Amino acid sequence: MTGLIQVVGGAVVDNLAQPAAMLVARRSAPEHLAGLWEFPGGKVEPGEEPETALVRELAEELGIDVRLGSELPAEEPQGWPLNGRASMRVWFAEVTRGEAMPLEDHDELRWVDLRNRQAVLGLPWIPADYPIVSALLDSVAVPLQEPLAKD
Ligand SMILES: Nc1nc2c([nH]c(=O)n2[C@H]2C[C@H](O)[C@@H](COP(=O)(O)OP(=O)(O)OP(=O)(O)O)O2)c(=O)[nH]1
Repeated sequence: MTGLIQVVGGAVVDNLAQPAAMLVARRSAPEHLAGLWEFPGGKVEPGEEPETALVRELAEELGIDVRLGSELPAEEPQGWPLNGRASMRVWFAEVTRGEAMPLEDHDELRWVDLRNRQAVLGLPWIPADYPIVSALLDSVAVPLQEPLAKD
């Protein structure tokens, strides 16, 4: 048996202080993941720090430089379980240079409105991502709450 595969993902948001929109990416490969939405990112290389790996992956895949914010807390230090062999840690990130383009591994990018929970969860995500997306939406929900409509 080999060890755990450490994956890192970026929750790239419009504004770290008050996220209202997040950039999501649709995979173009491998075949069993093609067409599914994910957090852009990838595997940490041997000897690499996870945060360094995430900055590298976002530059390679999307052509952007980012500033990382906080990590989306997971129950395990290795992050969110993806399958029996891999876990993913997810950090919020904000673009500091460039405009995201689907340069590698993706055929579409989309900014989704974080206030529209149903639309975000309604995308066909990689199945393991649903609990992560759900926790992320919970974590940004409070400051985004609209004032209750008076009737
Ligand atoms: N990037 C990313 N990978 C995810 C997510 N959810 C999920 O199950 N995965 C899985 C898919 C892959 O099996 C694995 C990440 O592999 P990857 O193909 O993105 O990694 P990489 O860019 O380093 O690619 P490679 O060098 O192995 O070709 O984690 C997610 O939200 N983002």
